[in-house]
Formats: sequence, structure tokens, C-alpha cells
Amino acid sequence: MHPRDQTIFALSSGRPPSAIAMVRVSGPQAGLVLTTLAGKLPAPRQASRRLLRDGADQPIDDAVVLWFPGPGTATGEDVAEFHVHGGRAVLAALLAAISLIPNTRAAEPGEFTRRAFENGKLDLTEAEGLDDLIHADTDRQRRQALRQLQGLLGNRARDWRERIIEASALIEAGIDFSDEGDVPAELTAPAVKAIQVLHDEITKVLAAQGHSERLRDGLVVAIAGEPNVGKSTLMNQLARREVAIVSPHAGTTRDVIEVQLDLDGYPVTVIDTAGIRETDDPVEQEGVRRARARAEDADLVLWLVEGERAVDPSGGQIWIVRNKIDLGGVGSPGEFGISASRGDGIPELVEALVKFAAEFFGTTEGALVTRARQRDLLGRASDSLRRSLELVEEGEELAAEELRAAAYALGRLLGRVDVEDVLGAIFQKFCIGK
Ligand SMILES: Nc1nc2c(c(=O)[nH]1)N(C=O)[C@@H](CNc1ccc(C(=O)N[C@@H](CCC(=O)O)C(=O)O)cc1)CN2
Ligand SMILES: Nc1nc2c(ncn2[C@@H]2O[C@H](COP(=O)(O)OP(=O)(O)OP(=O)(O)O)[C@@H](O)[C@H]2O)c(=O)[nH]1
Ligand SMILES: [Mg+2]
Repeated sequence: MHPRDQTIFALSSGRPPSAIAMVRVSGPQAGLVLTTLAGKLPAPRQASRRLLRDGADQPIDDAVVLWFPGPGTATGEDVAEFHVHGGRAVLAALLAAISLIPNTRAAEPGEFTRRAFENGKLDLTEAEGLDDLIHADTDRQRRQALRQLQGLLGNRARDWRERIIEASALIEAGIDFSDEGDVPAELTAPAVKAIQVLHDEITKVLAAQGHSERLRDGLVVAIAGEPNVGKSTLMNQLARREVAIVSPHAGTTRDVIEVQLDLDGYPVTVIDTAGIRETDDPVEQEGVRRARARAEDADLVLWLVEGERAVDPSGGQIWIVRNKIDLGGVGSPGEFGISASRGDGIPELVEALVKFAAEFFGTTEGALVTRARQRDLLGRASDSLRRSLELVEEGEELAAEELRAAAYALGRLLGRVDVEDVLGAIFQKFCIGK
């Protein structure tokens, strides 16, 4: 039997042990799995309590089960759900009992979603949104992912694709009509107008995206500066816990230490680094090398100084943060003055970071593009439309060719025209059970 026709099953809830766990089954054998383990089929889409039994008629667990007959289901296939106690032995017994039923097998990562995609329940951008929703850590990530899952980009792309195909039909009708020589302008004018509007709409969506695709990974803020200025103390303040070792000894931090923060719904990774100085200690040298590399890659560097020390960092986005103001010393304009150990100035610094994040991510409530793949394909569609406008004067065939390329790019965005390995690569990164 082809793997596509097998019935798949997986633990769809989190790592055991948990209070309750959910095992999902999808495919033609889902009903048989349910009756084998739980007796007669429950009423569709209604929770029923059943004692589950294995092949030897031994009890597995006291469970709640659901039966969703296809095709009106999440995957488009028959689906069964087992809501059981989330202990490791319960799950092991349940999964073993299911796998004994012929033509069933454990699902690959993302395979439920893949089947939903193949059955037309969602397009590729919606599947990507679903994956992002599962991995969303902050509220803004969640909202962006949910918009994508609900088809905000997919619906726009479908509409654009249809309109491009209509415009290209107009142009091609002109080509047939003219037979030889130029197509009369009154035939192509409506198509040209339509292409211009389409080009404007797609370009606007691309322009509005800002750094919205970075919302998935988060902003990286590096704390850097000379040894002993209080970088690790600031890190602990921002994290509100003791993530880094603080000591009066210069050269304490060697490895790069990271914490994930949720700043007003924006995901921010803060990294604490080794104090940058010339040193003979090879371990510290390596720490300094890593500190420099990470600071260079960061979206923002908080360059910490203490006391009256002058500063000379250069390049990139850098904020000067003057620490230990409790010991005296005055900050210059354009600097932050803080006491990392006492907490003075920290709320102001955090507030500025939230503002920076808001500007960095741009108008994420309006952003439709969340991945490089999507941006790339929209860019191609927009470029092809622009070229078709340029070419329409020279020859309708060339313009029609570019329109086909634009429609093709949108088709790939939606996952309508894509080669198996591209789809495979996308779904592979999903969770098992999703
Ligand atoms: N127990 C449980 N909770 C869950 C899911 C699930 O599969 N099981 N989901 C898993 O994704 C999410 C909900 N998403 C769903 C998406 C589509 C359909 C569905 O049955 N769609 C049909 C019928 C539409 C309808 O009646 O509204 C369809 O699209 O044809 C169900 C759940 C989150 N919570
Ligand atoms: N008075 C005062 N002391 C501070 C302040 N912040 C940090 N310190 C002290 O400064 C010393 C160095 O702090 P760390 O946070 O370890 O400094 P660091 O920059 O991480 O040092 P390295 O990891 O060695 O580069 C410790 O003794 C801290 O207690 C501050 O705001 N005021
Ligand atoms: Mg340190």
C-alpha cells in the first residue's frame, strides 16, 4: 500500500507525562482503529467516554474519544481522536495497540497538515501560519501567525493570481485577434490598467512588511563593553533572574549567554558577552572573539561603560549605556544612565527597547509576509508584472510570457505548483502530530 493511503497516528499533544494527552488518527482505517479499541463508533463530532482495550482485550485507559468522518475534517480524511491520561505507559500501550492494526503507521512530522494541504483544506501559506502558531512564544507572534493561518496572505494571492490570469487572457485574445501586426491599443488598454493595479497592490504589500518576517525569530540585542562594567548584572536585570555569573573579577563571562525575553509581545533575544579587552589568556581571547562576532551580528548593541570613561564604539546600531551611576558620574546627552545593580534607569531602558522593537518590526498588524520564501515569490510576481508592462509595447507574446511567470510565482506561493521536494522540505520542519 502506498504510504499516502496508510492511516497515520501520532501523539498530538506535548511531551509526556501530562494530565491529558491526545492521540490523533487520520486515514481510511481511523474508524476501524476506533471500533477496535473503543467498541462501537461514537456519534460523529461528539465526545464519548470509553474504556479502551488492546488486542488481547486488556484495558488500556479510561478515555474520551471522538469520531470525525471525512471529508469534513481537519485533514479531509476520517479522523479519530483519543483523549487519554498523559502517562508514558498509557501512551506506549495505546500507540502499540493502534500500530497492530493493519495499514496504520506512525505519522511523519507535519504529515497531518500535509494531508490537509493535499486535500485542499489549507494552502501553503496557511500551513506555514499553522506551523508558526504552534511555535509562537509571544502575543505578537501568535497574532501574526493566526492571521496567516486564516488566509490573509493566501486569499490575497489567490485573488491576484486569478486577476493576472484574466489579464493574460485579454492579452492573448488580442494576439489571436491581430493574427499579424500590432494589437490595437483599445484591446490591450484594459489589461494594461489591470496589470498596473495588480503591480501596485503587490508592491504595497511588500513595502508594508518591514521586518515582519523577523518576528518569527525575534530581535537580537547584544550587551557588550569592557570587562567588569556590569554587563552580566544588566543581563540579570533584564531577564529578572540570575542567568549570568556576576563577580568583581574582570573577565568573568567567557561564553555567550542568551535569554529570550517577551517585551510587550515582541520576541527579543538578549545576549551577554565577554568583556572586550586585550588579553593573554587563550580562553578569554576566544570569549572576546565570540563577543565581537555576536555584537556585529546583533540588531542592536547596548555598549556598556562605567564612570566617566569616554566611549569609541563604532558601526551598527549602538546605544551607549552608562552603568554604576550610583557611584557618581554624569551621563552625556544621548546616553542611558543606569545602575544595573540597584535597578535605576532599567524601566526607561526597557521602554526604549520596546519602542525600538516596535519600529524594527514595523506595522506587524498589517504585515502579510512572514517568510523569506513568501517575500521572494511576491517579489518575483511583482517584477514579472512590471516587465510585462514594459514589454506590452514591444510585443504581446512577451508580455503574456511575463504574466504567466507572475501567475506561476503566486501559484508556488500557494503551493499549487511546486515540486515534491520543496513541499517535503517545508512539512518536514513541522512538529510530529501536526
Ligand atoms: N481536538 C482537537 N482540537 C483541535 C484540533 C483538532 O484537530 N482536534 N485542531 C486541529 O487542527 C485545531 C482546530 N482546527 C480545526 C480545523 C478544521 C477542522 C474541521 O473539521 N474542518 C472541516 C469542517 C469545518 C467545520 O465544520 O467548521 C473542514 O474544513 O471541512 C477541525 C479543527 C485546534 N484544536
Ligand atoms: N556600584 C555598582 N556596581 C555594579 C553595578 N553593576 C554591576 N556592578 C558590579 O560590578 C562588578 C562587575 O559586574 P559584572 O556584571 O560581572 O560585569 P561584566 O561586565 O559582566 O564583567 P565581565 O563578565 O568580566 O566582562 C560586580 O562586582 C558587580 O556587582 C552598578 O550599577 N553599581
Ligand atoms: Mg559578565
